[in-house]
Amino acid sequence: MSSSRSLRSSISPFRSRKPSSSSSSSSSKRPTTPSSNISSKVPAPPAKSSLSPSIPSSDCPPDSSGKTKENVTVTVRFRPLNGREIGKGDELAWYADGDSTVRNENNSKIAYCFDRVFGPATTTRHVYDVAAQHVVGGAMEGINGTVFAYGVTSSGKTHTMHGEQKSPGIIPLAVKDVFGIIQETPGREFLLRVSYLEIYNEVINDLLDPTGQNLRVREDAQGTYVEGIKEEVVLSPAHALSLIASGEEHRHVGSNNFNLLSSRSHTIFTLTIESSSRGGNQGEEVALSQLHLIDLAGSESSKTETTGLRRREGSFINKSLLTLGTVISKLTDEKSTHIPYRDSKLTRLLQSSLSGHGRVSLICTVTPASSNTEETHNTLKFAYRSKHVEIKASQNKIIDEKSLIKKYQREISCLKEELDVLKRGIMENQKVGPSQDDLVNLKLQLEAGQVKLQSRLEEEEQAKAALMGRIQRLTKLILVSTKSTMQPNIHEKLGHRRRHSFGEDELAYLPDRKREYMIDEDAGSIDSEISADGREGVINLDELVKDFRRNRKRGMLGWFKLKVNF
Ligand SMILES: Nc1ncnc2c1ncn2[C@@H]1O[C@H](COP(=O)(O)OP(=O)(O)OP(=O)(O)O)[C@@H](O)[C@H]1O
Repeated sequence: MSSSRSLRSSISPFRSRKPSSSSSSSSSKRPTTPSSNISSKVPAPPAKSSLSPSIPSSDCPPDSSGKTKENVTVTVRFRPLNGREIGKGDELAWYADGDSTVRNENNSKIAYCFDRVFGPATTTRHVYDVAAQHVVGGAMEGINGTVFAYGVTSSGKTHTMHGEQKSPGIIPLAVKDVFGIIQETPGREFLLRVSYLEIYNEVINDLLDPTGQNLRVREDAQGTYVEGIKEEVVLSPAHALSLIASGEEHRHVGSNNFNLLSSRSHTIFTLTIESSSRGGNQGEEVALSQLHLIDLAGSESSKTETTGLRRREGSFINKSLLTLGTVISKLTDEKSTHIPYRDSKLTRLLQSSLSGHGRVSLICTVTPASSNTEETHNTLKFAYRSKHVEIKASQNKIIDEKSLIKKYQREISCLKEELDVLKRGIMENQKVGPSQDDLVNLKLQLEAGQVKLQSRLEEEEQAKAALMGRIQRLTKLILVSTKSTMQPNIHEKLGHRRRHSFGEDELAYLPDRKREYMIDEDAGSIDSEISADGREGVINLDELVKDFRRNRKRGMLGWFKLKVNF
């Protein structure tokens, strides 16, 4: 298929740094804000984020706000000029000036500083390491995390979040990393489940369950959630990626004037992670977090529209992105009293993340093309405002007496009692030695066909076996490292974690199939390492989580652990 996706990778006429002449000529001057034409449109940044149009970006002033609070991590990723842009004579309008500055080619005073700026030759793996790994690592420790890609249509959001087979995106890399962290954390056990949804024309659809259309957003003490969304327990990276692959088949995609495979909906892939210390007690704390990986649809101008349908989609996309921009602006304005989260499904679902609960990383994708100067400038302004949203990354723990785990503990202890009664019954039936009278009676009863002792024993043994089988199946859902538990904890290991390659079919759903490709030199797959013993039996996850779902959507690990602790 010929599409803009296949044109782009070989074309990269981009330079990552402006010639030294212009740089040195202005290095003595150091404006404190973007140039006047910008500062009139966007709030002037605080001095700590002042722009330095003429100095190397490594000199971007460090954040001096002290480390009591964090800010949203904001990065900008340039894509190369594509064939269409080159064909129509587009020039470079913006460029990465070093590691942290984006500068305008025609007016060097227009420049913005970010946590990091990635030039067009940067690999997605590198983007992941800088912009997403700390969010994923945090989520594995119980800190909620959100990574999202923002930018105009065809700027590279899907390329960044999903990627291609030869260059997997943030989502597959995060999924891989999560299983890598489990393997490197022998002292804990994990339970992972995923959901995948899209917001299309302001309607929420379940991408894992095509019957789940027009779902409603609800709110509870822990934040907003989507009622009735399907959640699947995942056992391996391949399993998680296969779910994404099937979800992608239901996502709304269409062509516009800029992108043959343009995303017409926002998608949110959520990984819910529960963990507790290995072999821990029933009353013990469970860490619970959600990692949201979001591929937004691109904002569109009238240049983009092709048909009435696309126009309608485009107006929903623009409206929700506008609301996102308004929410971000209000969050950074101390005088704001009302934040309009409810004005769009997107901001409603992101409410908890945007209001500062957990780590947030925003990756803004841009094209350097001169024909998109204004769009890129708008993205940069959005990115710049977002940088000032403050967040507080704290660990979630379920410790409350009223927590779901406690509730499940009570339920399970009832079940345990039932099993004890069953076991005692079996033992008594086996133990009781019949007396002479009993034997006579028994014989009579047997002859009369009234006593079915043997068959009762058999039934009880079967019931016990069924319970034990269920326990075994539940055990397999809990992921543990195959390593010895006498290992450093998660905090110590994250820095030097071994990386894993993707297996043969894992990335088959992504464009440009190249099955021989490995994301790095380490060719080992971790699938077989993670508690895969006896996985050959088919596990009916739906059935297993049914009674859990009947009660609540969180706290599943505690529930499973209790179930298997008979
Ligand atoms: N950093 C990059 N390096 C190489 N190619 C890229 C890069 N970013 C994007 N591309 C290519 O540009 C094209 C458009 O990218 P992509 O579909 O990711 O855009 P998008 O922002 O998701 O667009 P839309 O909002 O319309 O869905 C694709 O062919 C993609 O492969």
